[in-house]
Amino acid sequence: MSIAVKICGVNSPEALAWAAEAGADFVGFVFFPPSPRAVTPEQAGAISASLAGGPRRVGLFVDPGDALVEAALAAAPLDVIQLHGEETPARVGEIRARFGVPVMKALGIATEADLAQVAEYAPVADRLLLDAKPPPDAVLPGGNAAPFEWRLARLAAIPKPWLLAGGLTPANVAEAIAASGAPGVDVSSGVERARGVKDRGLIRAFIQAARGG
Ligand SMILES: O=C(O)c1ccccc1NCC(=O)[C@H](O)[C@H](O)COP(=O)(O)O
Repeated sequence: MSIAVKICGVNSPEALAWAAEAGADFVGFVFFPPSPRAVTPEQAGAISASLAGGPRRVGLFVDPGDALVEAALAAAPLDVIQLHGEETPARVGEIRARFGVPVMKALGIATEADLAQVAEYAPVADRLLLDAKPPPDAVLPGGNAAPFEWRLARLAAIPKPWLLAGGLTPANVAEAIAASGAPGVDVSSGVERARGVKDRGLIRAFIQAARGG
């Protein structure tokens, strides 16, 4: 089975083209203004329209109000809504029902106890993303280039499609997949040449390494 790959924080037509040519399954648009990768709904719409087809478009939101999700969906076709904040299971279910778009819920993992979230969110989400829990003083709830202990993922029975994230790079992604058993991976910082700036060679190297070279 081919490993699914999501390139997150795509903020230019070039980055979208590089992800597509390298064979990414998903690209993420970050609708969170404090992020160095943030895009507006209009920018995401223009980037998305620069390439017909290609990777599925994921809109990443952090505790969004309905108006932001509505504006993003009006400007850019989104195949998946990623929720990366402190949304409750009820709110995840509400967003899924209201917008009729599959939802991926990000779960912050630092210890085995954090895996309890899998059972809470699996019934209301279409996909899960196991990401490193951000440090308490972090400005961003994700995209921090920080890994968690990958083997922890094997301790949870995850009944939905899921991606592993957090500090992945071309150099460590194969080991991360082997340790965690992940069927897919998500990366942002590890394919950037500077914070918020994607790199064509790193995207290609990451996807090759994830899929066994
Ligand atoms: O990437 C961001 O700037 C971001 C901001 C706010 C919430 C989530 C964010 N990224 C989430 C992702 O999907 C990242 O790919 C994931 O956290 C891994 O990031 P990294 O460790 O930088 O590869």
